[in-house]
Amino acid sequence: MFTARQTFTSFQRRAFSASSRQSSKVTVLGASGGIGQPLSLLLKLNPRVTELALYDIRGAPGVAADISHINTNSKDIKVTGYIPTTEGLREALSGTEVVLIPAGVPRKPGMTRDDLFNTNASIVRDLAKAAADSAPDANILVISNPVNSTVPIVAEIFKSRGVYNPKRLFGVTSLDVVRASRFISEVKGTNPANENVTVVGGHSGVTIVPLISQSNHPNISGETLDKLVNRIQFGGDEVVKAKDGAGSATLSMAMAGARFAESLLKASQGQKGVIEPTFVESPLYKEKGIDFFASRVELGPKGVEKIYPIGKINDYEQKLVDACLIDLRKNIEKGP
Ligand SMILES: NC(=O)C1=CN([C@@H]2O[C@H](COP(=O)(O)OP(=O)(O)OC[C@H]3O[C@@H](n4cnc5c(N)ncnc54)[C@H](O)[C@@H]3O)[C@@H](O)[C@H]2O)C=CC1
Ligand SMILES: O=C([O-])CC(=O)C(=O)O
Repeated sequence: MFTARQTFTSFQRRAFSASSRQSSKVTVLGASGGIGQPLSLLLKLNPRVTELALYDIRGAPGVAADISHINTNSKDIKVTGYIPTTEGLREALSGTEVVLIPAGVPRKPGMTRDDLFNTNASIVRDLAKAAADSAPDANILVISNPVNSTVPIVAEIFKSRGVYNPKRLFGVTSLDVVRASRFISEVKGTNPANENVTVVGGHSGVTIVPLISQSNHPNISGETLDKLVNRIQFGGDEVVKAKDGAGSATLSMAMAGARFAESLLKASQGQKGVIEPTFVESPLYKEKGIDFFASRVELGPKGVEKIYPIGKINDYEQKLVDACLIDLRKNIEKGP
């Protein structure tokens, strides 16, 4: 058993060796928010991150000052909070490898993610313009909802500026995968660390399609299956209801976002076989006019390396996919 001190020391050793290998600037847009703060904290703990640029319309320098006192990777890492000016945003983005965007308003009880469109679409659009100008080659990770629409918005902005690279644009759907593994482990009484459930489609309600037949427990059926699938699809609502007007998932989302960023950095630093489900421009349902779809994606130094097909699914899951595609098409078309 490690003591806290021993664990920390080995963590710092890893930090040093990772940072001596590669320098990776990561930028968080919306860094002072419910997701932004814990996400920035987790990124500061990540030895692969050697520069952390925090931007928000309020409070980013304070968050940066606070986080910068954490003595991880302290030899090399720079943490900077930028004030909300054009110049501040440009500097936050300049030379960055990964841009995480959790800027925008969260849901309140009774709202759908789509109800956030009017406010968040313009926030994401403006930030995407800045990213296209100052970080055209970065990996862009969109967290702001509705993800099914905000990702196509970013794509259009990058296209309009002639810098769109579909391999570098990701809607972050990792929280659905995190929830699926947690919820299935609760049903089966297992360790969630050993449960890996593929979730495909999009990121809202019925567009979230967990493929339980491909999990360790393909025989879950009947009411147990219905309840499990429903809980994964509407896990976000569970948190919105419990927070009772104070927002939506922030801490679990920070963990899921940090995990995705870590996967991208691992892949960009040469690790092979890094696979994450994520919402990307995808060939899987293009013939049905659906340009973006989440499925398992292998990541590499150039971003998307390989998009896996959804694989063998049963009739129950085919019905879920059919329902998903109807809503997903509308969400994507609404975007740009
Ligand atoms: N993809 C996913 O799985 C999830 C997505 N979300 C979404 O993430 C978004 C953020 O959620 P929270 O952090 O809880 O909200 P929050 O309100 O706590 O934080 C949002 C932050 O964005 C900042 N902001 C607003 N406009 C900005 C701009 N133009 N530039 C830079 N920063 C700006 C705000 O000042 C605030 O600090 C919401 O849209 C929410 O629905 C939430 C959970 C999961
Ligand atoms: O439910 C929400 O509005 C936030 C979100 O996307 C999630 O928790 O999955």
